[in-house]
Amino acid sequence: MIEVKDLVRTFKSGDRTIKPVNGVSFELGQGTLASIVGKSGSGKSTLLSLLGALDKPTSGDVVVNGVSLAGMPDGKLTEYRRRDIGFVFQQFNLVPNLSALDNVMLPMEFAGVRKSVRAERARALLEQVQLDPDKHGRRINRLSGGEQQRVAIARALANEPKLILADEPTGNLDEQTGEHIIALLSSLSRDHNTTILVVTHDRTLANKTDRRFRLQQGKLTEEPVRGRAAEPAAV
Ligand SMILES: Nc1ncnc2c1ncn2[C@@H]1O[C@H](COP(=O)(O)OP(=O)(O)OP(=O)(O)O)[C@@H](O)[C@H]1O
Repeated sequence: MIEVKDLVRTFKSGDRTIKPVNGVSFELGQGTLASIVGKSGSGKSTLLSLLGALDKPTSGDVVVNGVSLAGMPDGKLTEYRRRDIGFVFQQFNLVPNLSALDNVMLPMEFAGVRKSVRAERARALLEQVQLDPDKHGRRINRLSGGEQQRVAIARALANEPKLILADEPTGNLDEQTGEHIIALLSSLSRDHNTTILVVTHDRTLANKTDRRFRLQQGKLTEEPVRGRAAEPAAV
């Protein structure tokens, strides 16, 4: 369960102050698949960074399973990021010189998972995102954008986080791979009770989430959705 309380993030831009997140409050129950939509520059990535403790709010708080991030010491915030959150962020790059398998094993190593368990679990995760087994040992910089995106999702799942934050998870993918990723996220939230929040411009994805929010002029509003059973929307 995640509770966002009157979150504000301002930036100085020359002598102007911009407020991409200006009093945002919402709650998400465990296992919810939710999306945030909004125009480019509306503050979606800023909001996601605040939820993942990659950035600190100007004011307000994020409470995850009853634990408040405001005032949490940096060491604890690092622990929160590593243990509780799976990131699928474009700027949160994979390590280009390591293999797909090594990239997925890395967060498990930080979390102290035994080596034999790491490799087995990483292989299973790469299978789940349907990366060709021939490519498990291939270096990241020799994989296509879509393949890298799948590795990033497998890596986000490595420590079985309670919350996954994904910035444009279908952004680089062809329609069919994108559909597969949507189905994967949907089954993760339903079967593993993982809360997933995606920022997306992909209408098919946004329409298939349980809840959809729009960020506009610093404020978040909820919009009705067709839900997971819906047919893909015409784009
Ligand atoms: N570190 C920063 N310093 C100053 N301004 C910033 C910073 N990060 C973001 N901004 C500004 O805040 C606003 C929101 O940016 P953000 O990246 O959150 O938008 P977005 O909705 O994710 O956009 P897109 O859909 O294009 O990815 C933009 O005007 C951006 O220039």
